[in-house]
Amino acid sequence: MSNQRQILVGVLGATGTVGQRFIHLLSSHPFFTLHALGASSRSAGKPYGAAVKWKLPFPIPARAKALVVKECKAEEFKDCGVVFSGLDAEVAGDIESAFRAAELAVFSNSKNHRRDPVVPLIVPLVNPSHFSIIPHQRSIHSPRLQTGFIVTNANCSTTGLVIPLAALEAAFGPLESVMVTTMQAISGAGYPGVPSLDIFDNVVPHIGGEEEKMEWETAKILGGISHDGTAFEMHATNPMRVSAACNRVPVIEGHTEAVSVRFARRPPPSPQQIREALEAYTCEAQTLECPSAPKKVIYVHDEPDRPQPRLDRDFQAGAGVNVGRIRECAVLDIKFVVLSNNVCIGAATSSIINAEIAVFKGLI
Ligand SMILES: NC(=O)C1=CN([C@@H]2O[C@H](COP(=O)(O)OP(=O)(O)OC[C@H]3O[C@@H](n4cnc5c(N)ncnc54)[C@H](OP(=O)(O)O)[C@@H]3O)[C@@H](O)[C@H]2O)C=CC1
Ligand SMILES: N[C@@H](CC(=O)OP(=O)(O)O)C(=O)O
Repeated sequence: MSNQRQILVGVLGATGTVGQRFIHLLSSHPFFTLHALGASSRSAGKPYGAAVKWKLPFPIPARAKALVVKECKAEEFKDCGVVFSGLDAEVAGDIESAFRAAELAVFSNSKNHRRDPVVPLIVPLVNPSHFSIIPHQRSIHSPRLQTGFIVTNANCSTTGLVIPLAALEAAFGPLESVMVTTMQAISGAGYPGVPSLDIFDNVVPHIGGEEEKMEWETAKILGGISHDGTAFEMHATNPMRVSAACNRVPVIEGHTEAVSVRFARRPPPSPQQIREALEAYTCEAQTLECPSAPKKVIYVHDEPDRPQPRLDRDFQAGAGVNVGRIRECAVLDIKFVVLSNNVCIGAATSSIINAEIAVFKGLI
């Protein structure tokens, strides 16, 4: 890795919640060098330090502070080998398409392209094999130089869910049913997000579109890709049924999910076997020695009252997931709790690991 060439990177939506996390993480990256920042016309033309309402408990990195924020136009980012996007979904779709058409490699956090049949939806600790669709995507959308593409990462709640599900399927075969109830942090709604008078002393049992995203995205991520690398195959155990119930809770960062699963295989694995499989799970991002991959993908807690967002969301800089309370379920087979950092592995960290994988696979 020490021989890895430096790659200039841009961040779209650099002033937002996810954008700020990108700036922080990229400021100390071993081979991605912050080069260009983009946001709305409200911010464009100002030095980043003046445009951003910085909300992280670290200083604004010096390199970013002085960069002048640009409009999100591809020509402003033409020197970037990688462009990360934390754009508002209202505008992300068209801007990201324009960047790809300009032959740029885009790693997006937004929902807009996740269902596109030639765009991979990659949770880097789960399905980097889906990168093999990129030559096909390039043949359609980047025919001139074959350098442009879009890779998306998942909805933050989907990300926390699919990591343990992938570990369980790898060890015990297909899952038949998944029931998940989320307790999602306020930061998931961006800044300024949910009004304080709506969320203090309260739980809001609705997050628009979130349940549908969790149910659909899980099947794409845990599915496969055709042998010729031109189509995704949705997960199809009968098919696997996923039911999500999503709630906003007064936590600043870290999505907690109560998960119950039923396996196709009978008899199902025991809680102890589940614990061992989750602990043992490793992934390709680790084998490739991606610098932002967690040392441990899934940390299993044995204390009866963990994981908790305030205590566990920053473990491994928020790059892995925490699981606890593994036990039998009287309705399905097994139930457990998962906690993932929605802004890190749920967003910016996933994009960065995806880009590291793309570099190591020779796609950039
Ligand atoms: N927050 C989270 O935990 C997660 C968020 N996501 C997704 O990531 C994306 C960003 O989310 P988040 O950071 O929370 O959102 P924020 O609302 O905090 O930030 C949005 C960003 O988009 C920019 N923007 C808004 N309008 C325009 C425009 N017309 N042209 C160019 N830039 C514009 C804003 O710039 P300006 O400051 O100039 O207005 C800002 O930089 C969203 O698609 C979201 O769904 C995904 C997973 C988790
Ligand atoms: N909707 C998520 C965050 C998010 O932005 O999701 P998506 O990228 O799928 O729109 C939350 O509120 O916690």
